[in-house]
Amino acid sequence: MIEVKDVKKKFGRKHVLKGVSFTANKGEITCVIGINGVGKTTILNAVMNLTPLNGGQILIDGEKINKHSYEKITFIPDAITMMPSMTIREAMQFMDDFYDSWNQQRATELLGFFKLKENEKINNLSKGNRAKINLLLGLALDVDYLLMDEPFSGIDIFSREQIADVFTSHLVEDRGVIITTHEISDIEHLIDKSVLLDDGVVLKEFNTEDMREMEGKSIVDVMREVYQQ
Ligand SMILES: Nc1ncnc2c1ncn2[C@@H]1O[C@H](COP(=O)(O)OP(=O)(O)OP(=O)(O)O)[C@@H](O)[C@H]1O
Repeated sequence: MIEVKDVKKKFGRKHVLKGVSFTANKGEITCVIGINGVGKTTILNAVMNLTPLNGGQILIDGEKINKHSYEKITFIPDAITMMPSMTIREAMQFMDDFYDSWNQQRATELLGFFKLKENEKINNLSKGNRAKINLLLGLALDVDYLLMDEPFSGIDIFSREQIADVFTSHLVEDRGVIITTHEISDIEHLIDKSVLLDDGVVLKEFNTEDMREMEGKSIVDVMREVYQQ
């Protein structure tokens, strides 16, 4: 489990995170939801220990993040900034050389699933196909937790559906996934847990299915209630 506990982060005088707490479990997709600039990427950076905190702590399976944590967790940033000048094959080779946890079989499976060719240069791919490569490079690592920043942003409906299919397939299985979004409607069915963020705090954290079953509300219904107060 990833535990985000009372995390505070300032940039200069700006308090971006004012005490954010939530948990993300293995085997679930947790979605951090909020408008542009609310601090979603900052939270993912904090989980990865890529930005110093001004308070609070983050635990991964009960331990403070340390150099061994990177064997358990991967961050897939938004729009491909990784390895643009490489071909897909070179990028996969790079990952294989760099990470012990690289799973070539899964990478090949994903490549086939997305109908992409190894000799294509990442720079020349469309935005949607770059997003798929991002996903491939992350999912082919045998890690327990995967963080993805806006994996569906700017992606056409067909690519979205393909990416969504991967999330619900054996390729994700029992991993813990945290994704961020400011636009939930098309991906609502994928989300196990929602974390609604506003003005530096979590306004509400809930299990999506429980909410649907017990209160008859979708994530969008809850967002309307919470954000319009
Ligand atoms: N390195 C930095 N230096 C100064 N301010 C920063 C830095 N990184 C982020 N910020 C500010 O922190 C706030 C939160 O940024 P963040 O990127 O986490 O938001 P976000 O919710 O991911 O936004 P978006 O949906 O647009 O991706 C923004 O106001 C941003 O300008």
